[in-house]
Amino acid sequence: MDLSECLNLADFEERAVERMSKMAYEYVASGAADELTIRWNRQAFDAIKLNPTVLNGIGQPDTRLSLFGQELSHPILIAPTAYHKLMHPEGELATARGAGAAAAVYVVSSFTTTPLAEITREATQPLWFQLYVRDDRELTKSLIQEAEDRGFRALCITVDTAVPGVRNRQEKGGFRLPDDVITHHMPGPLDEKKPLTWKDIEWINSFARTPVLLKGILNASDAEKAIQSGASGIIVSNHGGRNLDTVPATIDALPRVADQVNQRVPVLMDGGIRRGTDVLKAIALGASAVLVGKPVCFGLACAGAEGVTKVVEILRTELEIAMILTGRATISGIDHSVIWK
Ligand SMILES: Cc1cc2nc3c(=O)[nH]c(=O)nc-3n(C[C@H](O)[C@H](O)[C@H](O)COP(=O)(O)O)c2cc1C
Ligand SMILES: CCCCC(=O)C(=O)O
Repeated sequence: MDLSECLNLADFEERAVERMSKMAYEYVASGAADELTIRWNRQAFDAIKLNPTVLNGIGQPDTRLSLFGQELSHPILIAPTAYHKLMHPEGELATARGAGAAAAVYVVSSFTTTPLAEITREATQPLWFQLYVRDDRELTKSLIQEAEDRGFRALCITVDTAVPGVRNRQEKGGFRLPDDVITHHMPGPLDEKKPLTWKDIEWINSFARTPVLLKGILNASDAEKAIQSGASGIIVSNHGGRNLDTVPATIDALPRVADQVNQRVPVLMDGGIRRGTDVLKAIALGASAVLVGKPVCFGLACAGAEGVTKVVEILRTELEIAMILTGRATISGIDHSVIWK
């Protein structure tokens, strides 16, 4: 399709609806239960106002940052999302190519429908791996080791999905994986009998060779436990509103977590990032970087790798404009004072 029609992230969703099967669209777009949290993720960003700075002399802002010793060109990461072959026939290979062209870290889902070996061959930017811990802990351990051996540079353990949420809309959409869409590294859907606990996090930390982040933390007390159990980083996330409905917007939870963590480890966030100003707000409120989920899926559905690239590039350009207009030359210069109080 003609990508010049897509000027912002909402344009991608509008066009993706027409290109995806109803089943796939409903899977991506839906949230848990009454979808209150998914709505709040957006409303909370919209309610935050920015404080501009005029005549500040900033021409081209510098979006680079260093995270876990990795040099990134910008703070916009691709969130782990499952089943990319539902969205585009080239699946995760297109996502990896698109991420490469946009200089973005791509966090590959455990539910990838392309083997890790093929994704690493296609990637030109760092890859991170998202882990679902399965009842079979030995399989889990060998999956972590495979990802490390293949050069994945960080491990994001998803901790907010002890059970998948009440996904009424997904079910009504008739969610079902076609027979030729295979999750090579996961033995079937999640239905774990042996719940993940803090002990498992300590166990993984005892042998992991890359930084371990916990994805799906929303409050200060869990953030403290994460640090105590050896996590190298925290991702404030409510799973894009897909798991427990009526938990708060992530941008509302972020400052409390950041306060508790007090710079001991990097805090990242995802949920509702749709504009460069959202990226700026998240960084101002304590995030080192952000991840983007649904818009990347829609970009992929619209135009494969090029769609993924354009989604990230739009956000990056919007972030640069927001930095200029708020007078921030660097990412580390984005502090609380960009928020209108
Ligand atoms: C279609 C879809 C699939 C997802 N699959 C996973 C997954 O496999 N593992 C995971 O940790 N999170 C998964 N997530 C959650 C995302 O990583 C992320 O937390 C969320 O999408 C961020 O919110 P946003 O979509 O508003 O950007 C998924 C989200 C979507 C929309
Ligand atoms: C329930 C796990 C499937 C992938 C996922 O995390 C999601 O659809 O949100």
